[in-house]
Amino acid sequence: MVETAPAPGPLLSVRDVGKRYGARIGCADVSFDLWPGEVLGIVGESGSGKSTLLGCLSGQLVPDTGEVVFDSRDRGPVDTLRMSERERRHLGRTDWAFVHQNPRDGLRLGVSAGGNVGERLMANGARHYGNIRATAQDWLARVEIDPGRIDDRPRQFSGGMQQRLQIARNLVSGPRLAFMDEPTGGLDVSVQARLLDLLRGLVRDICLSVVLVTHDLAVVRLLADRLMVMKGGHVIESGLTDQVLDDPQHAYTQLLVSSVLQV
Ligand SMILES: Nc1ncnc2c1ncn2[C@@H]1O[C@H](COP(=O)(O)OP(=O)(O)OP(=O)(O)O)[C@@H](O)[C@H]1O
Repeated sequence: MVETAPAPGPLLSVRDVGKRYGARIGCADVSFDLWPGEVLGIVGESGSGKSTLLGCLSGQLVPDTGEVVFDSRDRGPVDTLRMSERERRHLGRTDWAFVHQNPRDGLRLGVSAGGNVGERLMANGARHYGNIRATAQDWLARVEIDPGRIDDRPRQFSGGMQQRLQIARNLVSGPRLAFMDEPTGGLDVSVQARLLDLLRGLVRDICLSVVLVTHDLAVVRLLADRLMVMKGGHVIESGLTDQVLDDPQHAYTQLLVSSVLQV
């Protein structure tokens, strides 16, 4: 008899996640599976619950209800809401990455570019200075920063360069899942386009899964395989990105799409 390997399960499995702020709904009844290498976009107007959901998924907020199971490299599926702070920190520097909208929230401003990238390698046990520096240089080049600027501080970089440095710092250790909160927000349009192209290439190269929050439909069109549309804390429509954007079913999604087309 030929033995076949078990089919891989979802990387992230989210069931009935909900969070309230007093009487106000942050997000409610959110369920989805995220598969290895898949990019899931979460869109919706301001206050629709995107950041609350991202916080609940990434361990920055504690949801009131639900379950978030992540298929970790070390231990297989783990319930991330019930793990210890220490275990969550370990995930945060190995399997997970978080790209903030403002690169200053995700970088150490007092440390050189090379230090910012190398730090995550050292947190994972790398000790050989020459190797760490060579890997940092390689990653600076991958995010289109001149490796000759390895000793510059983030403050000496432009906003777009800082964002690319934050991406290098996050991806250097080969995470499997990245949470991204408006990664191109706050940048001007031509810088955004280049960053999106770069991100798309990197995500494919390292088979990264991404949960991407944005209010920008052009960003999800380019990056996301699948889309969830949120309103009032609830997911009101989901599906393949092109399907949802080209043939929106919910009146709110239709409005969202048509308001962009009119711009
Ligand atoms: N710390 C908080 N305390 C009280 N209410 C909050 C808090 N954070 C969010 N909310 C409320 O929860 C709801 C969802 O907010 P959330 O920030 O998740 O939306 P969002 O879609 O990320 O918005 P934006 O695009 O403006 O960041 C809103 O009604 C908001 O007022």
